Amino acid sequence: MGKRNKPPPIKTDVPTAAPDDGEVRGATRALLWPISALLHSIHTLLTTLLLSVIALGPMPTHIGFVMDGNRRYARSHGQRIARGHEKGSESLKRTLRICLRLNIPIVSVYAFAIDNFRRSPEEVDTLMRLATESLAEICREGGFLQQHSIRLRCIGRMELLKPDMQKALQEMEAATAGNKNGVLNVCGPYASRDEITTAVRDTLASNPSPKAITPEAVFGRLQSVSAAEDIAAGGGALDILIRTSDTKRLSDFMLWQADRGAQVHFVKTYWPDFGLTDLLPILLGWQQREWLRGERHEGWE
Ligand SMILES: CC(C)=CCC/C(C)=C/CC/C(C)=C/COP(=O)(O)OP(=O)(O)O
Repeated sequence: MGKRNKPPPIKTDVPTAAPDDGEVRGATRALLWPISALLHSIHTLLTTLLLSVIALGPMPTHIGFVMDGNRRYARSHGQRIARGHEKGSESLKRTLRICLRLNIPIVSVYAFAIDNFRRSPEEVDTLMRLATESLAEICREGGFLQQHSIRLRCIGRMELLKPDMQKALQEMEAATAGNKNGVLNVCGPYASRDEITTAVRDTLASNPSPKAITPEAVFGRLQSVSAAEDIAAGGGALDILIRTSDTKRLSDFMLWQADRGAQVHFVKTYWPDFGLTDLLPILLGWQQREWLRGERHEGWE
């Protein structure tokens, strides 16, 4: 029997070794990165366009936020409670930027209820620290309240805060006192019934006759209403009140201000996740109502 020749090796283009995970990841990234960057730019462009178009229509003068759900957000992500509040303060800055972009002149936020003093001392300290740090960041020279000429006002029982925090907040209020384009009311330690009771006392103190106690006189003395900016910009009543985290209560926040025609919205999103996607449909709905109102008025004239 003759010797069998070995078959020649088959030539193929298939690489002999499979690419490792790193190479696959690198190739995927090289392919997806430009697409992702393009989508990001398109998203930014569309958002800017959308905000500019919306800003052409009627805008609310005063929006209030009950920022609820920080702790549930933290629990649902397996994070510490403090992290939920940190994300909450980031969400506040994001939301304020949107309101500024839309030229909404007065924004009021429920930062700390008087009742919140019942929480653990550690949580109260975290909330106070975060509020002071976040507000200091936006009130400093070059911070966005200064850039956009927005005044900070602290509403509530300041005397219940630690002296160093009272001092820091007073300094921030003073630093922004000359700002004319709008107001950020940070409510805390706050309760609406407390604000109303104080306003009744102040009205009586200025005129002890029971006849002096009229709804107009007392409303005008509410701490969040009494500044000239509020009166010039619509009397301090809320146009829109938003509470996050699907809790359907007002929890003693601006009860009287909300009872003068405000649209009240309870949204499912936890406050740390709140953003444009939640705010836009609310603003568009408000604009629709304003357009309809305008039409009705035109019809009557
Ligand atoms: C002014 C400022 C910069 C504040 C920064 C921090 C911040 C957003 C405070 C809001 C405080 C608060 C009591 C939120 C409600 O969530 P929750 O703690 O009641 O959570 P839960 O509803 O899930 O229990």
